[in-house]
Amino acid sequence: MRCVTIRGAPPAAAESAMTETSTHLRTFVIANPVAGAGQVKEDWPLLERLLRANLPEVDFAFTEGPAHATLLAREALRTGWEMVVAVGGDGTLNEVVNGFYERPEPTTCYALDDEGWVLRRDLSLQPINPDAVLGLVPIGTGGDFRRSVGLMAGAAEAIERLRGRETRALDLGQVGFLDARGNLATRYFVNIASGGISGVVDAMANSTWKGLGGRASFAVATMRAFAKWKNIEVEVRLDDTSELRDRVLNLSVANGEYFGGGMWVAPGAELDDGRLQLIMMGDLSRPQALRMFTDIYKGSHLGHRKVSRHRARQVAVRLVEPSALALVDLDGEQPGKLPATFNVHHRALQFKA
Ligand SMILES: Nc1ncnc2c1ncn2[C@@H]1O[C@H](COP(=O)(O)OP(=O)(O)OP(=O)(O)O)[C@@H](O)[C@H]1O
Repeated sequence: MRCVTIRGAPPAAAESAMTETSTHLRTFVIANPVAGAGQVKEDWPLLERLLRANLPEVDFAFTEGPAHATLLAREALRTGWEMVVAVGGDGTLNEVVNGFYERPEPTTCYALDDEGWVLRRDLSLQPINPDAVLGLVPIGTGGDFRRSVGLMAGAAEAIERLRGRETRALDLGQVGFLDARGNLATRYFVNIASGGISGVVDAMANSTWKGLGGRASFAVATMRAFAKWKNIEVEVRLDDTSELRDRVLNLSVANGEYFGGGMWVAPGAELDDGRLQLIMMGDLSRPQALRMFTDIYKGSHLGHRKVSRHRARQVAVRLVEPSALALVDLDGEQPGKLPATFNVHHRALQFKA
């Protein structure tokens, strides 16, 4: 497998070969060979055949490591490709989505104040091509985003959908947070961002072999994370209008409904309502948290008195003890830590549904 140098998209005149009713978009596919514990690489000959059969103007590149998909997506859109398709899991999708925009400057978007709040400044989006369309062929271990968009039937069906007419406008999340060195950072997300034990779970799941499959890999990682986790005290501001203070196991800021390999953490979260759902899992003891672990798969954790749900366009989270460490998790990746502020760009992303 090799990385393809991105050539510009074929000129639009090439479309004259197609029927007038065709909605075909010139498509660039970015595949992560290691996603799904190597399944993308294994299945590539079949995937390539299906992609070529369904998409007359298509080219490919394989990622060579973390963050490469973002660079590939940016380059593809700059050179005229109209649709960019991620082949992989939620991490690959997140990286591709980040490549739909010019790299945001963290200190233009957010500022950190003396009390440890990340304040919103200028969040104007700079899309590389405002008409560009995002596609997904979900082959990941966890594969949580595909559950929210109903792409459960497998790669062949997902590829067929790429040639359809329908696109769906999805909300895009953005978060300002601190990177590992304590500097302000910002990144976009499409599914779920969270802070607390989930960051530890993901760090553990990603650092070990995922060949057990999504649910089992995340379950094992969750058990390991519990062994070293201590709940953190946080203050939360919702839309700058209400403030909450609690000791928490985890906070999830959800655009989609699922995370952690099928946990239904945010039932009813909508991908296009312009709001984020905040699920606060309060000061649960370890036995309570372990019992709740099975409830989350059914969505019944919301009935627990220490779990609360809120909706807002902006969710700001500050650590009461600044020395506490709570990793931030974005679409299954851990780019940094709390404090953080989460925002939503209403229907900013065109997704081939
Ligand atoms: N060529 C590569 N070699 C190693 N890692 C890569 C490569 N390309 C991308 N990555 C990294 O692989 C990681 C996992 O990708 P992804 O999340 O898509 O798959 P997954 O973990 O199997 O699925 P899911 O997130 O749905 O559980 C990402 O963090 C990405 O940065």
